[in-house]
Amino acid sequence: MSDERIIGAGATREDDLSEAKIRPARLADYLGQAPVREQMQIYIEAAKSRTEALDHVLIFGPPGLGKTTLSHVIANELGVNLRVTSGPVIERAGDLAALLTNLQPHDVLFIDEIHRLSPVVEEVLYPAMEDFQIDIMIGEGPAARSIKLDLPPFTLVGATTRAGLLTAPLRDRFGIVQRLEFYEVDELTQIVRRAAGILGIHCEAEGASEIARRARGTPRIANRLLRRVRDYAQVKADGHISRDIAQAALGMLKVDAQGFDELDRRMLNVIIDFFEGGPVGVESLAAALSEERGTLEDVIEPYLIQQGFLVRTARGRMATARAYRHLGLKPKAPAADLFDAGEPEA
Ligand SMILES: Nc1ncnc2c1ncn2[C@@H]1O[C@H](COP(=O)(O)OP(=O)(O)OP(=O)(O)O)[C@@H](O)[C@H]1O
Ligand SMILES: [Mg+2]
Repeated sequence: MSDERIIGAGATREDDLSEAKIRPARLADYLGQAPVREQMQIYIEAAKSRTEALDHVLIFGPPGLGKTTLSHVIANELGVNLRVTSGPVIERAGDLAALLTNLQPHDVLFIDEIHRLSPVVEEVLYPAMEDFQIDIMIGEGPAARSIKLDLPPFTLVGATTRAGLLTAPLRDRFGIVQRLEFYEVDELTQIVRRAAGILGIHCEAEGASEIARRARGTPRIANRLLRRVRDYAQVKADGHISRDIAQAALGMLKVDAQGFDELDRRMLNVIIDFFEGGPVGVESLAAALSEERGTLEDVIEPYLIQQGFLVRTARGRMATARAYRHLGLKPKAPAADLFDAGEPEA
């Protein structure tokens, strides 16, 4: 399924192992995302000069765009410890209390997949974020009483793939909200060249941009394609990544010039063949593709939409004229190109 895709945006075990080396640690190495970088630089500098904890930060964006990386960068730039956890891991209120009471002043607590916190745990988080206090229960039964504990001032960094999944009270408690966007090809080219440098891979500028073009705007995918192209270059050539080598390797991986793989092409084909170009509801589409609705919404569709191959209308998904052309088909008469603003992002 989607995790096995060479261009899947989710992290594989191999990604995790090799990313430890290439994951940027400082803002200066966090390439692209210019508005995010500029703002964070100011907020971090201001917090440091006031010797205060940085305001809580919510980072959202599709998988592999650099949410976890940014949380590391923030802690490094602040010069504080980073504690890492994730929504589903914190099962009980006590787990969160233990994490919070062990923080040093100004530390960063990173909660990944923060939309998956249980409601009880979320309740504990509100006063912690707002007043640096938690209420904990001591004892049981009629003798139970709650006591207030002061916490050191800290920064909560929360990450989620979709901001719409967060409850409003939680979202409102973040003073800084950053949305990560898909990267431009020249930004990804820089990212590939930087990673190649760290990994000791000889990669020409044109080879790097060929990889970047097919990486779906996503650094994690760019780095993964780089590793596969390196394998190819090592076996089929002298290890040197030129444009020709990159193209040949990516062709072998069945990643096309748009960065689409079989699954993307299948999705577009299904919309066009089975549903006459749409509109088709997401459930019917998921069923026809034997994929889960969530996979479709979070993994496959965002990039197709961002690239203008698919539109989301009130009545469902539609293939655009661009999608027809990409598959070598003749676009359907006008309706297919009608751009509908679509539903606001969930
Ligand atoms: N701005 C960037 N500059 C350079 N490399 C980056 C940048 N952002 C991400 N990367 C690279 O991409 C990899 C994946 O990023 P990261 O793990 O931060 O994504 P994520 O948004 O947390 O994904 P997920 O939603 O799956 O948790 C990192 O290990 C890093 O090597
Ligand atoms: Mg992450």
